[in-house]
Amino acid sequence: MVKLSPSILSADFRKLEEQIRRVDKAGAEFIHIDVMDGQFVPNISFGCPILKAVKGVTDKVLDVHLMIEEPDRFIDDFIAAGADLITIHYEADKHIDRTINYIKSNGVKAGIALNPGTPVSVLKNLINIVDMVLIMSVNPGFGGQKFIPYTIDKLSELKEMAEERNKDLLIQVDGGVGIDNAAEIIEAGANVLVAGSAVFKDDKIEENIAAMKGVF
Ligand SMILES: O=C(CO)[C@H](O)[C@H](O)COP(=O)(O)O
Ligand SMILES: [Fe+2]
Repeated sequence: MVKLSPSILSADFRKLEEQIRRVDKAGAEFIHIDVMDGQFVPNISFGCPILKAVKGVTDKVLDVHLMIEEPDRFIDDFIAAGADLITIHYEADKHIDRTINYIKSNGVKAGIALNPGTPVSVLKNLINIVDMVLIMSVNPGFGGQKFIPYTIDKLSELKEMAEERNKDLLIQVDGGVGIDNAAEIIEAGANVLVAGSAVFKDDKIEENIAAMKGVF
């Protein structure tokens, strides 16, 4: 079954609680939390205090996408704040095996994210130790960017690798996802779709989620 993970990066922060409740009620399975440090990506978003606040209003899976350098420094903090699934970037951690195992040893699900330019082949020895792989379909740092078409091939390649080595793998895609390309993305292999602007657009959260789920 395909899951939807609305990214609160595109939410209206003046009414974050209301918008989280609406996303929850409209049937999103995960809530995607984009953490940016101004180092790994050229933007700063938010951190643990927002995660804690979101945890207080929903029981949905809190899907934390860490776009930060040396994420191992902050794993304890994000676990304490309520993360259910923590995804770190392959490009940001010299000791990714250690950090992934550390996350899992705390009973939290772990994922690896790949920037568009990082090949799927780097996962050869990691795919069977993670719960999720996130294929970035834009260069990370900002919401509202255009989907990069060649990342479709990366999804197919990852799906093939997962069929051999990790049948339960969650395959997440993030960046520029909307009703126009969701079908093709799912067909290629994704089973968790992140969507920011497509969900929060025009404050029509219910209609936008229904339209997206209509494609699944
Ligand atoms: O990780 C991200 C950006 O780095 C966001 O999750 C992503 O861009 C979602 O926004 P949109 O659906 O508007 O592209
Ligand atoms: Fe993200």
